[in-house]
Amino acid sequence: MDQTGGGDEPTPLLSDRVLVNGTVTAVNLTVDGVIRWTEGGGHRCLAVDKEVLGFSTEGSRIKIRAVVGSENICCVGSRGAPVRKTFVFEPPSEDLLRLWCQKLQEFIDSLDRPKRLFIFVNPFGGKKSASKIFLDDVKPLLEDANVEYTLQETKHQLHAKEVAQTLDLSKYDGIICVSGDGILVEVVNGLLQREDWNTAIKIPLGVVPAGTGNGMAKSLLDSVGHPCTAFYAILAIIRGKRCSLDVATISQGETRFFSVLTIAWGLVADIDIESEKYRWMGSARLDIYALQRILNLRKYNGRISFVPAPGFEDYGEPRSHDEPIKVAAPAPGFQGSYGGPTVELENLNWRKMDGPFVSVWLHNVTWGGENTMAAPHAKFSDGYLDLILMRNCPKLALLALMTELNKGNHVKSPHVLYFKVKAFVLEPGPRIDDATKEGIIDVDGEVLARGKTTYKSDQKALMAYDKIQISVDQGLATLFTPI
Ligand SMILES: Nc1ncnc2c1ncn2[C@@H]1O[C@H](COP(=O)(O)OP(=O)(O)OP(=O)(O)O)[C@@H](O)[C@H]1O
Repeated sequence: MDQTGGGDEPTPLLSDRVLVNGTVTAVNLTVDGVIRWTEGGGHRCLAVDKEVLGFSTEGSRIKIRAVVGSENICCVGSRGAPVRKTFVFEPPSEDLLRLWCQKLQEFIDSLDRPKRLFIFVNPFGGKKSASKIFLDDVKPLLEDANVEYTLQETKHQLHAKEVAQTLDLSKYDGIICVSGDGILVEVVNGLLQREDWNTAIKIPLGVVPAGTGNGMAKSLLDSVGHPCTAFYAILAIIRGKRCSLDVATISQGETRFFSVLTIAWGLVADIDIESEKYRWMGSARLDIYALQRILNLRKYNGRISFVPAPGFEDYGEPRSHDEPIKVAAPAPGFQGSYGGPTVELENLNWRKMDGPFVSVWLHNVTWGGENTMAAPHAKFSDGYLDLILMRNCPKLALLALMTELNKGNHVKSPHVLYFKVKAFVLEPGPRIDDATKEGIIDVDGEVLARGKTTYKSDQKALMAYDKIQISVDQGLATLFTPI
């Protein structure tokens, strides 16, 4: 074995003459985890952290399973859609085979990648394709990476929440949702309603887009310029990088709900929830119903109060000290589990705005769905929610704004206020044209509260159409991220 390094090249851990795809050539594994060799007259390399998923031995050969750019098969950073590829190396002796395996394994282990995952698949989410996505895109890569997993198909609404509440987390390095955002939100709520919520919520969570609303997967993948596909999502999970995620606690009396994406009241909530009656139209339902809602624009009375982030203190007007903000103690069911961030809300710099409002929209991450860049400046763990607020807007301008949603340009409109808040109180009122008609509060794509005469107002919701308080816990949860 040759151990010489040259010039500025990183120090080799191993350097041998190895049979690669049928030709004997010099192969190096350097301390930075790059395998380099020459093949067909060209220099080739494989970065273990970015490209190698796993390896196995077969007789005297090592099969390295990787994902590499399609145009320039084995160069780090090569362009083109990535493809799975196996590289076959045959060291000249059994001892060297063992040594190569040992060094490769040591490098992969140093990356702290997940080895055992718990995976939810929602067979009824989105276009009902999650099971196929799992089999076609997720399973092969997990096998390439030697990741063990336990699969759980969700059988009913809130099933994922129930499982997350009781799962033995010591057996897993992460929980993955092959679904839309709904299952992820259930998992977060389940974890935070455990007695050991403090450690449970730190388990890394991953999302593989397979629903109608894939806002979290899109936000993560778009942050590095990757398309929102199951392939890129599971690749990021296997590579095992983590980031923190803010969690918002929504409180009403003793009731709590934990949100990681979005809270909407007014136009956006009405479009999101009421358009369900046009589900048969497919994804066009949102655009068609949005048009209908804009042409018959509703405005709601109400009040919002908020604690602005630094730099946004001029928005709204001061809230007087004789209207203090108080948070009730969590319900007995929450005793021992998470009840929300421990901040003294009373002592913060509260400001307020009175309605009427067209739309009140809070966002934790950039994308609300694959085509909706709701909050272009949102950060996963800045400790704030982005508020996108519209009090009034001519209908034509609003129609034009809707076409800007996929680029995030709506926040530049003079009709939109866009700023960050640390805490928020919503006091929703009735429509200005008819005080007997109220609205919907939509949290992460589900109805949190329904007012009188709204769509499906006979169905029960978690909270009443009344005052709700929202506060943000910075970086409480953890996500697998491609960054
Ligand atoms: N077996 C099931 N039958 C019916 N509903 C289910 C089942 N499993 C999960 N659900 C519910 O499906 C909802 C949607 O889940 P998911 O996150 O996959 O997709 P989504 O994009 O949020 O929503 P959708 O695609 O339904 O519009 C969740 O609220 C979940 O409780």
